[in-house]
Amino acid sequence: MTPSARVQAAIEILDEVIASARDDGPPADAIVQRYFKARRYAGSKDRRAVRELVYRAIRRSGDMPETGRAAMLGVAEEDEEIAGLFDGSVHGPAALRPGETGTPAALLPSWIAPQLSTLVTEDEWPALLERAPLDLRINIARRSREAMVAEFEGAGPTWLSPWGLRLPADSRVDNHPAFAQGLVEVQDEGSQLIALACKPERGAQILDLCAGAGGKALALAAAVPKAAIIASDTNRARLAQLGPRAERAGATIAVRLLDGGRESVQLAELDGQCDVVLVDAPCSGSGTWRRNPEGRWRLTPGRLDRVVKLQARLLDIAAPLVKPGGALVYATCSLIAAEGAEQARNFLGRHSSWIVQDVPFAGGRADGPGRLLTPKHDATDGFFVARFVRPC
Ligand SMILES: C[S@@+](CC[C@H](N)C(=O)[O-])C[C@H]1O[C@@H](n2cnc3c(N)ncnc32)[C@H](O)[C@@H]1O
Repeated sequence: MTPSARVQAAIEILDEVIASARDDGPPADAIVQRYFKARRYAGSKDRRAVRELVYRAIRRSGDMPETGRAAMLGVAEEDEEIAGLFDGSVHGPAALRPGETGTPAALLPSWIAPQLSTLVTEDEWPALLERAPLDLRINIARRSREAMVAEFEGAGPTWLSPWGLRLPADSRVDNHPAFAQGLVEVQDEGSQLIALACKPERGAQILDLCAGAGGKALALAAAVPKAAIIASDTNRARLAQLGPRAERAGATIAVRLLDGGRESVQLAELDGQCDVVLVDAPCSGSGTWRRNPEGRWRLTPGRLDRVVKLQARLLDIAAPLVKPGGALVYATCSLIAAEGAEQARNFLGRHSSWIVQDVPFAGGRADGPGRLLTPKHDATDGFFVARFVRPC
């Protein structure tokens, strides 16, 4: 591909990414892959260069661009070399029209800044979009971290999680045999810390209410193989991924598919029975924008409002399931106050006898009744986590 053709390819992909963000379609990564699957003539250098252009344009556009061309023109306004590639050549983008301008540069959507936790000051914003490292969680039920570190080139232990290894961004490890053998999982260090916040103990009854594909349930099972872990979710497809993952890891996890609206009825036999209930709630995902920066374009005030209400409902579903003296752990991969400290304060307003307990790991900063991890301060994805203990 010529350099101009690469720019045109990036524009076409960006158009699809924008449409997908509007229609709640697949993520940018999947769109890039699909694009090249249909264009086998593009070599690996072309793919890498186009992908680079696409993500550069996404990262610098806080608000959703009108078109892929406007997004790329924004890049061109900052880079003369790219500007020169808008040359009207056969496979390249049309030449710049008089008065045509690109999407303005911004780190965050304009309406988001006032919504963030006060800890996420402006000097923290660039880190929200910087390339993330690749973190692995070792299945410590089977191997020690020390034994696994030599298996991955460039790996070092994570600082805060005792189960993690950190590799440089863009490391390719998917074909490593340790995955098929269930010895490691890809999991951000922040996510590992949420499992740690559950303080899993031998013999405990643990419910992971919003288990998804089971990332945290698997971390809990690896930490305490003798715990009785139940993973529930309303999403059949996500929950279906847990079975094979658990089998690979040699973990025993019971799975419960829930109907939205009937969760309390379906979980009634767990009333007052759980040592720990983890509510890893659906959220804006604002703490993970460094991994999927186009997530900024998917979030709207209406969507945020809906998810905040769902979080409150899930907390109220979870509370009666906790046994006296047991704990409810609430987590979101979000940096937005309404999904973090405010949500936690509102929970305490409705359940005033519950006691706040600090989470058992270093790192993060106190944020209302919980702790906030941020990419700049902790070098993890952004997470809010709070631990509430039910009075005896
Ligand atoms: C942040 S994700 C969970 C990620 C997962 N814990 C992990 O570590 O991979 C939130 C999950 O909540 C689920 N969810 C949404 N509404 C729910 C409900 N009413 N009851 C239970 N789970 C729900 C979503 O399907 C989604 O999988």
